[in-house]
Amino acid sequence: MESQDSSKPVATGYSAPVPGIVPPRTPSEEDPQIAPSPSTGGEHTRPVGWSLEDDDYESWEDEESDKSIESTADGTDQEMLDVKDADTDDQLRALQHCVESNYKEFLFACGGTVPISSEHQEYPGPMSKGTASCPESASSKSSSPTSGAHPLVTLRWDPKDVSTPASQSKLILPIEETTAGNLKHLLAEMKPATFGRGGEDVYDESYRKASKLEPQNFSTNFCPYSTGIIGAISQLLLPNPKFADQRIIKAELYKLNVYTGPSGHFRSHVDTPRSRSQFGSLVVCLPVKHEGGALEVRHDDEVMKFDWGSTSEQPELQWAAFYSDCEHEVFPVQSGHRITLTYNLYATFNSIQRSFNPLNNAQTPLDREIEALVRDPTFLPDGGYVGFHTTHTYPHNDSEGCLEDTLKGLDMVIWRGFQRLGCGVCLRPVLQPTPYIDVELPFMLGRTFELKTMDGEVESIDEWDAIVRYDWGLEHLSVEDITWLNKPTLQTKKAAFAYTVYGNQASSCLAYTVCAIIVSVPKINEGKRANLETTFDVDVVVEEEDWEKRSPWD
Ligand SMILES: O=C(O)CCC(=O)C(=O)O
Ligand SMILES: [Fe+2]
Repeated sequence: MESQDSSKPVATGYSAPVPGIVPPRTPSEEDPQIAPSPSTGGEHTRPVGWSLEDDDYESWEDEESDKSIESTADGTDQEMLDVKDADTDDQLRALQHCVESNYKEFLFACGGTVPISSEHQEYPGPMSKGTASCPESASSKSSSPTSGAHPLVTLRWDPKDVSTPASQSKLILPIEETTAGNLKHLLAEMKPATFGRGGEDVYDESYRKASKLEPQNFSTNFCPYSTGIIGAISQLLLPNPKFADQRIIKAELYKLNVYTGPSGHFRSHVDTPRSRSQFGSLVVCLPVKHEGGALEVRHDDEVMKFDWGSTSEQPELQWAAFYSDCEHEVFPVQSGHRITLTYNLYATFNSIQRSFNPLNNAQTPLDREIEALVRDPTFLPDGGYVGFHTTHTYPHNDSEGCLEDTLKGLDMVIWRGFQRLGCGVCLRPVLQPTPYIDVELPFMLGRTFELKTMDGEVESIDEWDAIVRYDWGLEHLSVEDITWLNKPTLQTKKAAFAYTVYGNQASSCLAYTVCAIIVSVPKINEGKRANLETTFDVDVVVEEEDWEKRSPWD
């Protein structure tokens, strides 16, 4: 199918707006291409490009609904991409190459250390005053600046036997003589750590051998905000584009875990999303001697390893954070106790104060390539669709799709790169054929993110056909109507209904799905891309309560 066939959908320019499309704002005087959002407090404006709503396709819906799986089931998706490559111009090829060369440029995990001082003292944090609130450790009382080291770490827990003296339900780390004997009390209070397998919480030591305490049963003076860890993660894993609402991280304490030698471990899994806004996980290793137990995090064919077993002279807290859809595992602990605090990381917004990112991160080579392509009048002169297969999967539930505010790494750069130029952007699920069907099928684009087949395995083509056509709903656009910037690299274990096969918790209502970013490129009008000035719409004000809906804790 040719993308410029008149019966196919094309993105219309602003001169011929389609229903539901928000008109552009006038360009700012400072920068005619990139208009900043207003800085009025109390209200949030959303950056909007054009949205790809059903209305966009009404005229050809009938034709599409006749489309059967068989009509595209010839395994030519690969070929189609190659043919497109041959047809497209240099500018497109340059962007495709740039996208490819950027795959490895983006972090999917990061980590570091925080030194521990040998004294009990107040911790002023990495800056002279705490920059983020944290009830226990970021005290506002004045304290003399230290070298930036964390004070001795205290850990207290609820004993089952309420008559246990408080002095026996406490550890001071690195382990001090006064509390050393309490380690065995802690271990006695721990419960077996389960994990999610096929929708159920199970305890199976061959997959995970560890113990846990729930956050309501312990407390600590360690705070990931005041140590600067959350700030570092924010810069590395959740960077903000200029002029967008600034994403910030909410870290939620999840568990205290102990992996004990000689065999404590956790095999390969992804972290079960607790909310659509969860993007990452943080593990903090407390200063307790152990050997082995390295954490390995993988994304595509890249691997990052965090080995906290080797003992350093200087006591320290060691941490790692990663996108929680990345597979990871804890290798066996050989000896000692590997004691960790784990946190779920959510993307949320700074509701108290609007802040602007001073970084102009639209200056990367990739941004420039995107801009060159969109400005090229020979590229999709009548408008059309550009697609990008995301490099990560995203959580959704059975009624709401993935949140673009949680886009990771390269995915966010592509989204923002087109959106800031006035193109419409949307996230669509990519329906990958189930591995249980013996026939090779191409992938397809879905419209919604339903979880109808969470508990089943799709074994026949008829079943698959019924699910994607009637339950899920195929996107009106076919993959062949789209000029793709990359080929899909992500595979899910269970068709497109990528629920967590091995997770750290069972979940029946949230799943990760492979997505595609679909970009609607406006047509060329009088030599210029129509509506190119559109960047942020100032008329659409999203009320505070709409943001609340997105928060991870409702
Ligand atoms: O302890 C670690 O390094 C990772 C633990 C983990 O993957 C989990 O709790 O889900
Ligand atoms: Fe995990």
